[in-house]
Amino acid sequence: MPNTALLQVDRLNSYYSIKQHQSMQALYDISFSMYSHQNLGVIGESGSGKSTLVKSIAKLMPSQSQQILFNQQRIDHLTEKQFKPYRQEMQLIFQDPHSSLNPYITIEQSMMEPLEAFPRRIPRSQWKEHTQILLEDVGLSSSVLKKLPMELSGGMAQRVNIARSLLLHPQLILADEPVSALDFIIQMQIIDLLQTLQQKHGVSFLIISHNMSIIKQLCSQLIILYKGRLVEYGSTHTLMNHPIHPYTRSLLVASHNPLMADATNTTTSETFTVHGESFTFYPAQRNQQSILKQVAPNHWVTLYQT
Ligand SMILES: Nc1ncnc2c1ncn2[C@@H]1O[C@H](COP(=O)(O)OP(=O)(O)OP(=O)(O)O)[C@@H](O)[C@H]1O
Repeated sequence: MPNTALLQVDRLNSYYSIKQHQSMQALYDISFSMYSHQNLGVIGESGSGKSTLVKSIAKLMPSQSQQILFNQQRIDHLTEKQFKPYRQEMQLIFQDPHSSLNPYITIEQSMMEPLEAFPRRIPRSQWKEHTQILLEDVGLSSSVLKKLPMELSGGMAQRVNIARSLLLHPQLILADEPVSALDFIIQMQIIDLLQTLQQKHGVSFLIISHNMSIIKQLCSQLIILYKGRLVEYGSTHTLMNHPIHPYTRSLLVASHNPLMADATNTTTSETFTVHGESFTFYPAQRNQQSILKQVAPNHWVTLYQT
């Protein structure tokens, strides 16, 4: 594994204001690193904090952390203005392909928006050619440029979003359920496309998904979130084949057998052993004190001391 992280998140805590003077904590002490040319998957049930994680990293919501480093530069304490240069390096793709595109402007106008926001990133004389090459890369002809988003299928609109996310040569793309709104066949095509684009453009993806097989295909590293906590993190292969945390194990059971989807809704505590030491997982408690412990070279697990 390379030594310097593309993204390093240390003890990230995120909150939503729910009423005046009242907030709800959505993420607790999340720590992880991801490296260039590597994809990181984030998996967890609904409400576990996956989207909050992406929004917090991209500074779309306020959060607190010990530090967040992007290419070894601290980005957590930056103002919106100071953070602007990093927005070109860190692009977002969302679940609903059409909601990311302004319905009233053509695809060409949508594609120009990022270039106009960062006009010095790509020489203006190359904008047209650059856009056309990227559309080709995602399997679209330049005839889509004159269309409105409503004239495109979900798969085509998501291809436009992917091309758009690559316009500024970002290093990191944060993709929040990028294929879950699409039909199965289109999902497979988009996943293949992401793989090809990663190789061609050298970009890294942080991908949120409910789907283990998508993560398995695309991501070498994996984070498992549960109720706002990172419960297990490390190599996808290790987590899928030798999970330690009871929640990871129940998630894997549920992913292999849809009839066992309730397996992740456990409310009883469970004791498990790491290197001969006994720990208990309390599924019902959000505020349980815990530590993230490294159990192998590329494997961390959140432990609750019994
Ligand atoms: N705008 C908001 N205001 C208040 N609470 C919120 C808001 N958005 C999310 N939450 C809460 O924060 C927690 C984490 O939500 P988040 O959307 O990050 O989960 P998720 O894992 O992405 O879920 P899903 O898979 O359903 O998208 C949940 O308890 C959710 O109810």
